[in-house]
Amino acid sequence: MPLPSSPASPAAPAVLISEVGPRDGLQSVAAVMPTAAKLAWIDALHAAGVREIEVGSFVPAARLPQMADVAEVVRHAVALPGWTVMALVPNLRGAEAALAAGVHKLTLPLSASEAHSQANVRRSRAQMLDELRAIDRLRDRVAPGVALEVGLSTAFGCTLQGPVAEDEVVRLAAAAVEAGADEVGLSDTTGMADPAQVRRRFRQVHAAIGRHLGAAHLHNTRGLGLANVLAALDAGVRTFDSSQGGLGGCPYAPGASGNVVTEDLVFMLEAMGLDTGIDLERLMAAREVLRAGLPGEPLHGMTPEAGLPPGFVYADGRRPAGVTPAPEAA
Ligand SMILES: CC(=O)SCCNC(=O)CCNC(=O)[C@H](O)C(C)(C)COP(=O)(O)OP(=O)(O)OC[C@H]1O[C@@H](n2cnc3c(N)ncnc32)[C@H](O)[C@@H]1OP(=O)(O)O
Ligand SMILES: CC(=O)CC(=O)O
Repeated sequence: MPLPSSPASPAAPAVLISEVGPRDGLQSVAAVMPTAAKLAWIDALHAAGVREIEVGSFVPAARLPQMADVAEVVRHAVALPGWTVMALVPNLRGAEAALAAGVHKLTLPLSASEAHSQANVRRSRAQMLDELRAIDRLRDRVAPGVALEVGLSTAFGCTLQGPVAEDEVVRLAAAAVEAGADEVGLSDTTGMADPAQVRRRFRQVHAAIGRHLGAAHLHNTRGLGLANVLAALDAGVRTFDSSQGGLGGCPYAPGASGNVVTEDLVFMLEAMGLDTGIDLERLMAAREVLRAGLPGEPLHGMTPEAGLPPGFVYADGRRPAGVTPAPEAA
């Protein structure tokens, strides 16, 4: 799909930002955010116009105590209208609990690298495909309206295994669709991707699975997060995972660090004329709610530091309430 030629283009395609902070962000910080603080943050993200959110993961609390309250968090989030609430599940047991809590969408991590699969879920990739088939059968039986996503972790390289072959990524994406995934996204778990690789890999996977192509989940470990977003946009991707304050990182992938910063991503896309539906000033307010819930935790992002530039206009033509129009527009 071509990008719009001007920021004001009325034909600007919608880009879906999938906020993963409450899951990917909170799994990566040592502190356990109190449930009330999580709910306040989620409410603030909803008020900012976020349309898809990953609110947690159904994993053993002994592994990730940050996620021990996930069922309560899901129940709260699904009561808010107009957005898709998703949760990560590593197995059938997690899927059963997530569906019982009322999620709209499940996401299963399937590692492209065998070494990361063993480190992350203590299962082989083949076993995870079996798990996916079992989750798909469960979903069909008890909640056929629930979407099932697979995120292909380490799709651009792995700090445990090293390079990950493109053919292997394409093979696993196709196998995941065959096993029941509605969408397959590609994840740069340890921030090893470059834009040329991102463009090529998404195009290859798109050629193999067509409409099942899902999100780009890009970590900013080497500062290439936004450049990689542009490359993925170029390859036709229209859903991007990102995390408020850039929090994130897999605890079972050495060297993993934060995601693309939602605030910077929304600013970039809106400035390019790509409607995200997100209000940046309310997103900044949500950032303060996050900061209050995680005192002392550094939050990343350039746009929150610099503020919106004079004359900034959203893709849909709105002006931010607190921004002075540029001289020529005044
Ligand atoms: C790239 C990323 O960022 S992905 C997200 C980050 N990574 C993760 O969240 C890691 C997820 N991994 C895991 O949770 C684990 O590796 C598992 C559950 C998938 C597998 O671990 P194993 O130890 O092999 O699990 P196993 O099936 O043997 O069960 C161990 C215990 O956990 C319990 N358990 C298993 N799955 C779950 C679950 N989804 N939720 C709660 N408890 C569970 C079992 O009942 C068992 O409990 P018991 O000891 O009281 O009998
Ligand atoms: C599940 C994820 O968090 C995706 C990844 O970074 O591999």
